[in-house]
Amino acid sequence: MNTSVVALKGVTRSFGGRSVLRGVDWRIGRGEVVGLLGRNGAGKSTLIECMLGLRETDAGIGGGNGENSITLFGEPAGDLSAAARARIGYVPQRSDLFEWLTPDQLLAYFRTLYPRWNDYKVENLLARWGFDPATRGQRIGRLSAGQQQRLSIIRALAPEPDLLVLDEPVASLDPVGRRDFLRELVDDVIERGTTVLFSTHILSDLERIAVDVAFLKDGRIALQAPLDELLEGTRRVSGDARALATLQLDQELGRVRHDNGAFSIVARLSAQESVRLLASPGVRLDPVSLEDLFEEVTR
Ligand SMILES: Nc1ncnc2c1ncn2[C@@H]1O[C@H](COP(=O)(O)OP(=O)(O)OP(=O)(O)O)[C@@H](O)[C@H]1O
Repeated sequence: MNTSVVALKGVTRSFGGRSVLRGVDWRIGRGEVVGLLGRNGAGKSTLIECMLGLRETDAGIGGGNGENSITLFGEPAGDLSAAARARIGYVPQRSDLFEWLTPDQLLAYFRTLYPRWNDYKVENLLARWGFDPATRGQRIGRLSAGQQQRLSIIRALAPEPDLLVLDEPVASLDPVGRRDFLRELVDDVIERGTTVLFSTHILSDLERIAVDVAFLKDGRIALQAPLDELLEGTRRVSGDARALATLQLDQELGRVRHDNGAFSIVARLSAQESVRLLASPGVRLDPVSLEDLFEEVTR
């Protein structure tokens, strides 16, 4: 059975009368790796922070009860046990490291707070990610944004969390750093069955790892599916304008009217629909990229 590590029901959050989350229903199962996508300001950070009980929802910390609820490992997010808390690793969008400490001091401090701490992993990552003795002894406030982000990731991975939540973890990383990070993430998932949720704007990274993608749009999870399945089953349908104008597809994701009056429709197609469309004169089916999908779903 695939038990939910994260479960949200009817989660809402407004700022000054403006609704950002509008009743988010969402489940993330054990061992799933989910990339959370959405345009700037869609509410990804708000959703992540509400989910972790770090920010109030309209119903309070942890989403309230009954109709509006958030649970992590089956416990209410607003009232998590210390044991459940220790199972969660979080890398926020903005560095929350104590800037006056050195990396070594910071890691030594956090080591005391967790029941589990993988020293081998920490040393290995520090060495691989460019933390030489001088860098390890320097004040964190003086490190570059990318070095701070790497340290934040190492700190989150060290206690071997069962749920890892990362808010744009690679935004400040160079391409090599991003690749190393993704490799580490994949290894962790394979070795330990870690459940991972991360938000990102770098779509090419998602295409390199087997993930589910979830799109946040208009305050709800508009679509979630395994990325390969989504790309495999989605097509841009174009061609004869009259034929397409009246075309009804079960899972239309977006429809664009071009300057010349022609249409193109992006839709998830069943096998029967594909066969039917391919047999229609003047209709073309083309594959779409994740970028196309992002544009259509979040339009
Ligand atoms: N404390 C706050 N007060 C008022 N509005 C806020 C506050 N925090 C967030 N918002 C608003 O909520 C919306 C969602 O913000 P959020 O940071 O969650 O988006 P995001 O999807 O993470 O964006 P990005 O991709 O740019 O990081 C934005 O319009 C933002 O201005």
